[in-house]
Amino acid sequence: MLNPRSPSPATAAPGPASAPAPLHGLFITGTDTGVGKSHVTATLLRALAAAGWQAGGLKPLAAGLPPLPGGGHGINEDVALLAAHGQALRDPALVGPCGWPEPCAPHVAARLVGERITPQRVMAGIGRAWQAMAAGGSAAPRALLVEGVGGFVVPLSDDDAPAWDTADLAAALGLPVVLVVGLRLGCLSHALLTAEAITARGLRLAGWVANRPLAEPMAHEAANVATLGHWLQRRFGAACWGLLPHDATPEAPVRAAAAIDAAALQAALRGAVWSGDGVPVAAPAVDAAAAAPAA
Ligand SMILES: Nc1ncnc2c1ncn2[C@@H]1O[C@H](COP(=O)(O)OP(=O)(O)OP(=O)(O)O)[C@@H](O)[C@H]1O
Ligand SMILES: C[C@H](N)[C@H](N)CCCCCC(=O)O
Ligand SMILES: [Mg+2]
Repeated sequence: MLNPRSPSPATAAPGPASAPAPLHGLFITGTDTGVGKSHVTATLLRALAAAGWQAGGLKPLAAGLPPLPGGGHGINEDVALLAAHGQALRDPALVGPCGWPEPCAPHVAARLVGERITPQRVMAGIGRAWQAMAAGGSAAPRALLVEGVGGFVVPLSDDDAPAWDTADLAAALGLPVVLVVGLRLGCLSHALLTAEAITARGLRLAGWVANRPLAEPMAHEAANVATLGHWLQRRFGAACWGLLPHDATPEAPVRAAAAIDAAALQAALRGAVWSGDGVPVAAPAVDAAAAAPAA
């Protein structure tokens, strides 16, 4: 059983100067892997910093660790990106608590090194990041942006010990969801299917961001974005928070932050207070009891 931590419906305005501000959160998903969830999350972190928030990024599950020349593995690139752009959470061990070397489906990557992905282990990692963010004494509003892995429903096991997926993880956190739409042919159906799945898990689609991961814009981009805007608003009440240009430079998230509707982003966060109920206090970094027997 995961630790449910539903956001309370509190108003969540920044508190008085003497009181630590509450922690707010959003879950970032995408229409697929490689559509720009990390790029957009980094951009949202920059947009929040520009608006006076203390913001950090979290990648609870990371598949793909670069091999180091001398042996061992380095930091996952999503984790490095979120740590670089999230001013309030810089330690890669907190930003990316669970990682596996192979860049593939996470439960496969875990199994390749004799591990299982258990809810206890993942929630413990999230709990450590939550505590690090919540412990800050600043009265500035604080936000933790949680990046999913792949699309919205990625299996985290392939048996019943336990049977769970990334949508279960999002549901357990109970945070409003932001959908990153990678602008390429096929994104209309992928976006609407994802929005349906988010709603089916009892979560709210807070907003969506159109992103151009490809150097060449998709054909009829404006018509596609307008169509998505219409359907996502009409069926899910979700507005587009911006269209991010293709920009492969390291400063892209800083530059692109201006393209984000900061008012909509902040409004979504203010309604998403992430209470500490159920956050594990001193959980192990590795759930050894759940490690799969070596094959
Ligand atoms: N707007 C953009 N301009 C230029 N490059 C981009 C843009 N968005 C994404 N990319 C690039 O596309 C690739 C995939 O983006 P990103 O890693 O953010 O995807 P993702 O959805 O987070 O993938 P994953 O499922 O692996 O987490 C990366 O190399 C990234 O730098
Ligand atoms: C390795 C890659 N970049 C992602 N981190 C993992 C994507 C998993 C996708 C699983 C799937 O839906 O097939
Ligand atoms: Mg990513």
